[in-house]
Parts: sequence; structure tokens; C-alpha cells
Amino acid sequence: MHILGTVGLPGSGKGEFADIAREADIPVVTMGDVIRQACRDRGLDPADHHGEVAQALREENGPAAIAERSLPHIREHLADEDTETVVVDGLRSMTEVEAFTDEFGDAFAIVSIEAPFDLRAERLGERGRDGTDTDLEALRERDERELGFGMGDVMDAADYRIENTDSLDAFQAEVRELLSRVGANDLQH
Ligand SMILES: Nc1ncnc2c1ncn2[C@@H]1O[C@H](COP(=O)(O)OP(=O)(O)OP(=O)(O)O)[C@@H](O)[C@H]1O
Repeated sequence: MHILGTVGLPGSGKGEFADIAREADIPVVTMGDVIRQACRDRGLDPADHHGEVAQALREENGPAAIAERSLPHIREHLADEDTETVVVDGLRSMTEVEAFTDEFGDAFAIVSIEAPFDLRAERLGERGRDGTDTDLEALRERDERELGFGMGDVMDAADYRIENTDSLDAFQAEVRELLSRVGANDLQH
């Protein structure tokens, strides 16, 4: 059993990592989806209220609230005997890391995906998923908000680090290689 939690600033490549995992039939539990569901439960549009609801969940249920809400989804995947690895997309803080480590022990590992601000800004500008993707000031604010949740500490504690500064093809090849080594138990951390 392996639980791989990804961490990275906006636009670093977590979504691409998750897509590559899904293509390899590795289930992905997205913390963003947990938050989006909480937005809908509150009758709010995730496009406008994602950050606010993420913060509200932590204030109401403690700093590990989102990680805890993702645990049943992970357990559900692990109940399938064909599932050896599950990816958890989007760690934000060491408190979340502790929630996963308490649950899964050494089977849990952190993968940090990293790219400099300008490259992330350029890629997000091209992605254009919502207004904040094309606004540099908004990206700076998102970075600060994420780092305020303690994301930098999670990146520092990572077991594996991927520099996503080359082409998408190169990134995909590196991620596939990491996932296959994890599947083959050929990794130490
Ligand atoms: N190496 C790369 N070369 C070119 N484009 C890339 C590369 N890596 C990622 N991208 C593109 O950059 C954009 C941002 O990547 P992605 O959506 O994976 O980031 P993210 O970390 O999930 O961001 P967020 O936290 O904002 O959702 C996407 O459109 C993705 O296809």
C-alpha cells in the first residue's frame, strides 16, 4: 500500500500529476474536490468561494479538516484489492501530513512539485480556468495564502521532489517513472 500526497504552489503541475496517475489506473483523491463539494453543500459556487470555504472548514473543524474529509475516500479505494497506490492531490500543511501519517504510517509519502513563479504564471495564463489564472497579483495572493497554510513546510518535508521546469512530455515521463517505481516497491524514503 502506498499513499502519495502531492504538494505544490498554484500552477506547479499537481493537476497534470493527477491526470498521469489516473491514466495509470491509480485512483486520485483531490482535496480540491472535497472543498468544492463543501461549497456546493453550502449553496456556494466553488469558482467564487473555494478559498473562503477551505478556510471556513479549517476554522470550524480544525486545521486537518480537509484531510480528514478525504480519508473515507482513500479507504474506499484501498478496499479494492487491485489498488496498491492512491494519490492524494494537494496537501496544504503539516497538520494534514500528520493526519495522513497517523492513518497510514510509512505507507504515506509526500511528492513536491516545483516550478518558479514566472513559469507557473505563464502556464496558468494559458490554462485560464478562472479569473485568478490570468491575474499576476491574484497568483501572488494565492501563493501567499497557500504558504500561510504552511505549504512551505510540507515542501521542505517532501520525500520526492519533481522540478517541473521542462516540457510537459518530460514531466509526464518523470511522473510515470516515479509511479512505476512506487508500484514496484523500488523506493526508499
Ligand atoms: N511542464 C509543463 N509544460 C507545459 N505546460 C505545463 C507543464 N506542467 C503543467 N503545465 C500546464 O500548466 C497548467 C497548470 O498545471 P496544473 O493545472 O497541473 O497545476 P496545479 O498545480 O494543479 O495548479 P492549481 O493548484 O492552480 O490547480 C496546466 O494547464 C498544465 O497543463
